[in-house]
Amino acid sequence: MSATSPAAWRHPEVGGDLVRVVVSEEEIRSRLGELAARIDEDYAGKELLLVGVLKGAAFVMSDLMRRLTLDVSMDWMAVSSYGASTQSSGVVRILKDLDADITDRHVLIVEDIIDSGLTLSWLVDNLYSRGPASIEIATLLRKPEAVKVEVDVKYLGFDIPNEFVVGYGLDYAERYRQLPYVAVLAPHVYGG
Ligand SMILES: O=P(O)(O)OC[C@H]1O[C@H](OP(=O)(O)OP(=O)(O)O)[C@H](O)[C@@H]1O
Ligand code: HPA
Ligand SMILES: [Mg+2]
Repeated sequence: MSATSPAAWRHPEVGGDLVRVVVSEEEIRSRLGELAARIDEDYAGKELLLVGVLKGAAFVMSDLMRRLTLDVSMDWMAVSSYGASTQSSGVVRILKDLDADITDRHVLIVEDIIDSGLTLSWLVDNLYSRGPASIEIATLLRKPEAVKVEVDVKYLGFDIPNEFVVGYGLDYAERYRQLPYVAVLAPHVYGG
């Protein structure tokens, strides 16, 4: 159950805490560029508010937003349903609410991953009740085999297998977020 140091995380092909890379740094960069071009086109002439879901979406938000040429601003919500576990508790808690009033605004939720879908289905309902002009979802990753609640995703990066992954914002017990790619975490790290 002991974890290795960050230096070892960077060599998944030689083991350590990681099994294999699922999405490389270059694949992320290229796909976010494509999604940004679509978002630019779809929201042309409109003001867009990106709502990031802390903490996992910090990297997607930062890299996606810099690719947009729109009139765009950002806000953040912090919700948590995983804690130090690889399974969603199913109970979503608001740890930080939006600063902005989203009434009549075009909102694009920015996420790192849809796993069970519980976080986003809850969040969409919650934000919808505040009367936005529109609400859509952009997520870097989705695990189709794990989805318990369907959520309508307009901007999707990659569908990935149903394995616990870390990196590019995704954590296990707050570690590994800094990896520039997404990799499968070795089950021995979480006792799986
Ligand atoms: O589709 P779901 O099964 O609900 O899982 C997805 C959510 O879980 C993770 O967040 P987490 O609650 O771990 O908080 P974090 O972003 O701070 O890591 C992830 O960043 C998503 O927000
Ligand atoms: O596979 C995952 N990894 C890290 N955090 C997560 N939150 C939901 N699914 C995951
Ligand atoms: Mg997490």
